[in-house]
Amino acid sequence: MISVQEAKEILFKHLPEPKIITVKLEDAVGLVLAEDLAAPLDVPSFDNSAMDGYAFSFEDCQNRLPMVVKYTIPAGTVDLPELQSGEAARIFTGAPIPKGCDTVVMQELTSRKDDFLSIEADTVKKGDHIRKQASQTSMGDQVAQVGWLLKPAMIGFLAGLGFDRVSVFRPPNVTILTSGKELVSPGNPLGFGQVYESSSYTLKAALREMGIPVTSMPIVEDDLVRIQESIETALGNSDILLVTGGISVGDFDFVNQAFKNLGVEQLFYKIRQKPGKPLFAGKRENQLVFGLPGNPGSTLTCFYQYVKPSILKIMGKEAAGEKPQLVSLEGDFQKRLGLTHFVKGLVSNQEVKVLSDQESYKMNAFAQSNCLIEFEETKEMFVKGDLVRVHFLD
Ligand SMILES: Nc1nc2c(c(=O)[nH]1)N[C@H]1C(S)=C(S)[C@@H](COP(=O)(O)OP(=O)(O)OC[C@H]3O[C@@H](n4cnc5c(N)ncnc54)[C@H](O)[C@@H]3O)O[C@H]1N2
Ligand code: MOO
Repeated sequence: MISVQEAKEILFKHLPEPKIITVKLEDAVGLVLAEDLAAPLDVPSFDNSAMDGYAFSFEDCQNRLPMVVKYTIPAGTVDLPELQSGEAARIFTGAPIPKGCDTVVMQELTSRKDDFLSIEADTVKKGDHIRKQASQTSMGDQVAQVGWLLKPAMIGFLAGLGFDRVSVFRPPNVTILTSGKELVSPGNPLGFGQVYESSSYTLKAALREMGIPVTSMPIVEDDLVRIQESIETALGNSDILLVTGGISVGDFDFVNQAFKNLGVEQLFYKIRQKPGKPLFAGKRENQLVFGLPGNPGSTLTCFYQYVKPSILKIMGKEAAGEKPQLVSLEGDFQKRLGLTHFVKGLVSNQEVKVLSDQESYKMNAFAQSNCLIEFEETKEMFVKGDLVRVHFLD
């Protein structure tokens, strides 16, 4: 068996190559840019008014009051007049500044009688309320770089520069295959000896939260031929396959054998960790395959520790990967030497508490937790106040 650290090193060394696609800008939120972008134009692309008011020459306002309001210039005006000395133009926010004007006054600071405009000259400074061409961005400026996460403000910024498509790292397609004769989908009656299938719900939810396209296969019973057929079908159209259950050593655990028969190259099988000891990771060509241990708590722990960071890396979200934080432990905790323990915890008031009900068949503590605490392999006893590694789940 290998350590958590070794497993992660092996896995991250064998991740499929990221794929680059071009998407509509409106579909790019949450994705990572795969290209550097330079501004194709100045923004603003013309001098324009920041206020509803009047445009004029500052010098006239000092010497030639009242001025004559000769033109009206709404936003979107194309044919602009050229103002002569003593003339002003009614202008609105976003409208281009006509020739002969260098200043805008907001209408609240003016008085108007017929076409004559009066301004208190000392309320105005030269250049007021003019948004100059290129005052945000100049043509040719580098505005975004490979690796940047496209958040809503960045999407709007790029739209404002005229981009309608961008190149991004493609999110991998993930397929979930649940195995186990005892499993019944929620919504159906439960017979004796049966359990509701919950892990596909957990995994699908976690993947959807990440914006990953997910397909769920029908539950497959514990039969080598059936499992093999289902895995083969699932591999047909996925970049990452998650099989849950059937990966341990029981007489009805066929997933490992099925992987072998289908030519999946094993990266590792079994890790010195609890829960999730029988985790399997493998590759077939450019596809990544996980055999997630069936206990629902193990499945989700392995997802958070191994699958999610892999997906983030494939999507170019390197920086968003694994970053545990050190938090003070609220009480003592004892564990077995020789295994890393991932423990459901709750961080509040700068402390982390170990929740009860840690067994991997239970989901009640997981449902209440906001983090996994990683207690290292080489230590047995942790005491109140120790700084421990916390992986937040949000
Ligand atoms: N002799 C040994 N037995 C077991 C070992 C071991 O090392 N030696 N490891 C144990 C550990 S740890 C785990 S974890 C489990 C993993 O077993 P499998 O991956 O083969 O999973 P199953 O046997 O199919 O199921 C385990 C358990 O989880 C329930 N389950 C499975 N899938 C789902 C699902 N989609 N939704 C809800 N519940 C699910 C299933 O009913 C079983 O109760 O092996 C231990 N045994
Ligand atoms: O490791 Mo198993 O995942 O303990 O239940």
